[in-house]
Amino acid sequence: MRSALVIGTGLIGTSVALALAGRGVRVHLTDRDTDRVRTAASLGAGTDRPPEGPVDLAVVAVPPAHIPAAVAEVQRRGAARGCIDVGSVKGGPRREAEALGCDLTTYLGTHPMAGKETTGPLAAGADLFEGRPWVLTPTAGTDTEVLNLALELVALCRAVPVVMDADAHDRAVALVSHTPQLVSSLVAARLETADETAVRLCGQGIRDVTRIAASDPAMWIDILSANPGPVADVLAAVADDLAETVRALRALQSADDVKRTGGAAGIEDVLRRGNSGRARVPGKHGQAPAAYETVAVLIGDRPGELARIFADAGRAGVNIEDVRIEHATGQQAGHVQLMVEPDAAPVLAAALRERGWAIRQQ
Ligand SMILES: NC(=O)c1ccc[n+]([C@@H]2O[C@H](COP(=O)([O-])OP(=O)(O)OC[C@H]3O[C@@H](n4cnc5c(N)ncnc54)[C@H](O)[C@@H]3O)[C@@H](O)[C@H]2O)c1
Ligand SMILES: O=C(O)C(=O)C[C@]1(C(=O)O)C=C[C@@H](O)C=C1
Repeated sequence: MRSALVIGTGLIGTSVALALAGRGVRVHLTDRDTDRVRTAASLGAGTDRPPEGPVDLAVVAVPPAHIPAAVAEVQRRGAARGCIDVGSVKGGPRREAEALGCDLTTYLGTHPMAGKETTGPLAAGADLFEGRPWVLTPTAGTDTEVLNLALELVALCRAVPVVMDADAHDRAVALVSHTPQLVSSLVAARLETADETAVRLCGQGIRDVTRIAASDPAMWIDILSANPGPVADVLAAVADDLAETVRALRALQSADDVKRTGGAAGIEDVLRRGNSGRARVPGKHGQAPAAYETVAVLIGDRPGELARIFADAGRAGVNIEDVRIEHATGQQAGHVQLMVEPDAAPVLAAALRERGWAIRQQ
């Protein structure tokens, strides 16, 4: 691919553009908000000048409700040989594009399974998609050249292509993305009016569960409006489990031994099912989840601390597989949790202790 046109220079569009521009593709940028185009261009994502002729591939990276019209506009102007979108929902936008008279042979719906809770070009990064699944939804009628261009784009973004039917994709993301977003928001919403004394105790558990509750409501209203049925089906099943869990907890409050035993069994059931579900979540780069060991190190809240600890781990010859930071409430310090292969954990802990780091016993 020699040239591309990215329409919508927010988080996803700018990340795609950065990856393509970094690998030698000439990228043209456009957005209805010209400030965002200027920001993306200044980050090195491409040029704000329009292409002189048709580009190889147009990438529509606007909210789902605007995708069909944007695809129709690309085709009406003859702006590209092929056109893909990167929206989080695939069935509805495709049907709307068809209703608008779009040529479905040169348009292909796609979805990178990577993102962030923050939007806009400043949150973008060329490495956002590395090792992540990127869904493509071709049909028998999809032009082979356009499918190949889309596959090339996925490869340039170092993502992993996954071919799926559009409606099957929408049911899958209802389960693995859209319902988790709502459940995260529902848990975080309990904090809205909670007492400050409770909120001060927030630890890593609630931070993990509520990270995506910081997402942009406007974007998510758009996504959920395009996939309401499948999400409602999954959430209804969650609601059934919640009702059972509440019943089990009430039974645990009972003075009756038999009821308490039943309550404990109900809670154990949900926790064990959670363990099995969690064990199925793929690990880094889509591999099976790895059993890493954590080395927790106390760091000061000062510039350069993380760089120093990573450099010391590198000197010890240890590869850090994953990392998390746990901030200590009200203190200028926190714990950085370095996840490493089990064999490497004692080596890393010893090397870091030797260099003066305080290691927390797990
Ligand atoms: N945020 C994520 O985690 C994520 C992940 C994968 C896919 N997606 C999908 O990617 C798309 C973009 O999401 P984002 O997170 O980059 O959002 P964003 O808000 O960061 O960017 C969207 C951009 O589109 C522009 N825009 C809106 N309507 C337009 C139009 N009609 N013409 C031109 N520009 C227009 C906006 O000005 C904005 O700059 C959405 O379809 C979303 O469903 C998002
Ligand atoms: O990790 C995040 O913050 C995301 O929001 C990413 C996420 C997801 O649910 O996995 C969100 C929506 C997108 O359509 C794709 C990716």
